[in-house]
Amino acid sequence: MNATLYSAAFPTTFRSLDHRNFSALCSDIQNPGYVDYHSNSNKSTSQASLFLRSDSTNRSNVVLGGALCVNPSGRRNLVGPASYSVETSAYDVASLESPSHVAEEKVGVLLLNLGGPETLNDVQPFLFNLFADPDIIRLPRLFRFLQRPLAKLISVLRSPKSKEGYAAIGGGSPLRKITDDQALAIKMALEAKGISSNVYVGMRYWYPFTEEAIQQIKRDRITRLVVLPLYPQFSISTTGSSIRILEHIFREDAYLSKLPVSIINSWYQREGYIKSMGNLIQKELQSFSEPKEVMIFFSAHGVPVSYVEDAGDPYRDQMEECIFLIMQELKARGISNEHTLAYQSRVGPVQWLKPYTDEVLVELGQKGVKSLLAVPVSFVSEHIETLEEIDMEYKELAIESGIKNWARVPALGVTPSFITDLADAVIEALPSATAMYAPTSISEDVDHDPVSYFIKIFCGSILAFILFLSPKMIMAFRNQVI
Ligand SMILES: C=CC1=C(C)c2cc3[nH]c(cc4nc(cc5[nH]c(cc1n2)c(C)c5CCC(=O)O)C(CCC(=O)O)=C4C)c(C)c3C=C
Ligand SMILES: [Fe+2]
Repeated sequence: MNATLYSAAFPTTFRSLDHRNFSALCSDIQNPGYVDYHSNSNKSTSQASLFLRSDSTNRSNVVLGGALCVNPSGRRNLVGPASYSVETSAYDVASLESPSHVAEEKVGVLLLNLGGPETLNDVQPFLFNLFADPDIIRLPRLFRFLQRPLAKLISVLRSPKSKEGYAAIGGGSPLRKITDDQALAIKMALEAKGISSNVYVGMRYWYPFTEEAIQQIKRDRITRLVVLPLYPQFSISTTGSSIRILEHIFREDAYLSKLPVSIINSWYQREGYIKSMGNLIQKELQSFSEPKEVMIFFSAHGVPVSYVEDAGDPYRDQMEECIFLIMQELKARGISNEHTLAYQSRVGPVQWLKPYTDEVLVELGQKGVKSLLAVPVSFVSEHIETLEEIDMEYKELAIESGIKNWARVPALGVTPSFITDLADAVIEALPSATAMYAPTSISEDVDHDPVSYFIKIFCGSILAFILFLSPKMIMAFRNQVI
């Protein structure tokens, strides 16, 4: 390890100090890696963290760490020895001058992703895990006891269609391999920035499961963890679901509940990500004979409308802002092509975010659009939705609809500028890691009254039978393209 992180907490009376002048106060310190300041209204303290990188060329002269203490008179003190160590618990003002509890730091980064079946035999159990997630099929309370039987039913109904898709891309999802590659690339990018870390992969619905990754984090005695979901935008159904699992596991465990954790909920607005997307689009536009005539077609994975409109999922807003930022970046490079956003991969009988990708493609063809560049925008790796749904199904539909020239931007994968930016996101998140202790939105649906429990089960079963076994429902899960 060749980096040091110190944190200091001080009372809110110091709050007039903002991020900029806090950073300025640090300016005479050698080789600062990252300086973070934030106030915590709940705890009536403000947190200041100074993260210093080592300099491999001149190690002996480099200040490796320090916490900056600022007192009301504006005097500043750099606290802490230059050593490979970290203070993980916040100081109170009295102890700021002498850090006594310095322990060895082991940084962990947990990458969260969806996971995918590796063989065709995995498809149905993978789908079962997915549909058994209450963040994917959000049943009303009365029906919650039906989550698993329903997941079984839907997974069996859907698996022939899904298997076809996975068979078309080689018999399984490439997501595990790509995520492992991304993990290694992030580890190396952090190493290059002077931070030694263990990077873990935790999948939500297939191996390696998030639970396994957390067990490994425990075994490795990680002392500070950054959680980085590999979804640029937040959705209840993706990042939200994975974090719910994390919170559940962490709350139950003595070691994990005290582990300082920093969760990066979304990162679609990061400059490095936007620029990397801009690079991919700019490059791919050059493959057309008339680049200026090409419609840039952003295709995002959809979610049911009720997530956004009833449950407050910020996914659509973040997606729209993300597209705006990418287009701004392109404009700054003199690229002002027309663009549009549509949502793909809907499944089941409910309304999903509109407009739907398949419908928009047909409309664009009818309107006379001849050249189209598809840009998958909700994932950063190739998988069934890009390789099969976009490259095969949507391409075919577009050509049938009159679009003559078609290309797709590849997923970011391990693009160096993107990986470097994720490493920076991790570094920026490190100082604000705190123990995950707050109760979560997980409601423990334990029904203590046996009579009301029986009535619920009885009424729920009848309603469910009528609803879920209707032919319309079965067709919706079986036939729609995800
Ligand atoms: C931002 C990304 C994603 C959102 C939002 C999302 C929501 C969501 N997905 C389903 C149902 C399925 N998704 C499936 C595959 C799949 N989904 C995502 C990403 C998001 N899902 C990815 C990256 C993948 C591919 C994984 C892989 O195997 O490579 C599938 C399985 C595929 C199939 O059957 O064709 C289903 C089913 C719902 C219901 C939902 C929101 C509620
Ligand atoms: Fe999905």
